[in-house]
Amino acid sequence: MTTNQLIKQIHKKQSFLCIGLDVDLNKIPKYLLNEDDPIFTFNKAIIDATHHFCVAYKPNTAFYEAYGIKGWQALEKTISYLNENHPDIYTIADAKRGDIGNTSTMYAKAFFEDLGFDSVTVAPYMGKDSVEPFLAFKDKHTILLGLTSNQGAFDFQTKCVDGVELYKEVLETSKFWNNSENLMYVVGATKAEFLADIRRIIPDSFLLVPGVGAQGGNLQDVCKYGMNNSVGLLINSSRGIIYASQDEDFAEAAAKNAEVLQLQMKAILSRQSQ
Ligand SMILES: O=c1ccn([C@@H]2O[C@H](COP(=O)(O)O)[C@@H](O)[C@H]2O)c(=O)[nH]1
Repeated sequence: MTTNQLIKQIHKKQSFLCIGLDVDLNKIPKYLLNEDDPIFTFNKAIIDATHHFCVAYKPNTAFYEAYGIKGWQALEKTISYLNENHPDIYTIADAKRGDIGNTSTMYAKAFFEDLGFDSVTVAPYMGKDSVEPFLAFKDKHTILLGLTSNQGAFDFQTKCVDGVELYKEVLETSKFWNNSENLMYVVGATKAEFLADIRRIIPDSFLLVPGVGAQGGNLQDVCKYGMNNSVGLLINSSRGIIYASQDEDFAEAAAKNAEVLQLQMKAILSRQSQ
């Protein structure tokens, strides 16, 4: 999906919500464990109940890799289900990859060509030649870790190197890489106070913002400082939506929590357009 198509969907659905499909078999309703493929059954029910309220889904691949071949098959079935039934939904493989060039090309092929995701998250610290192989794919996005939502972001990302915070150096430098129009950036919702500075460096880029919900990030603060003229935000919530209930009503409960966020987004969008 192109950036313009994503922006169109945001306005059509009045939502910039991304739902994280981080499936933990210890947290899904127990009766689903009797199914052939409990992960896919859970995801399908969540997608069927919530797709009206969001524009994107983000499976974090760790939650699939942890279950070996069965987990990977469930990931494949989930992305195929989305691509076949909801081609208007944007998909993110949260895999945080990146390696020497030829290896990055293989990662990019795996997520863009074999699985058919619209985007993949990539760590920037191996530099330009580790990221450009992802950027070479037309109409696919590479979502570079900018300033992450966790406490450990302060260990390195905010440290100064030659007088510039490392995360700012990542944002600034990556703008000049080949095909940088295919870049988006991860910025944690828990780091809303950094967003004004971030927007000065990358005013037009889309930001994937995890950390609303379970991690305590605030939607209003993120929008106040992070929104641009094209909205420019995909706000992710995973546990706060998919584990709203661990009973038989899990999908309806997830839909309710997704709708709460979507209605807040709709109100923010209508204020923005006034
Ligand atoms: O800085 C980051 C980068 C990625 N994530 C991922 O987003 C989701 C957040 O899940 P919640 O349950 O809504 O907290 C998860 O997959 C993380 O690995 C992040 O949180 N922060």
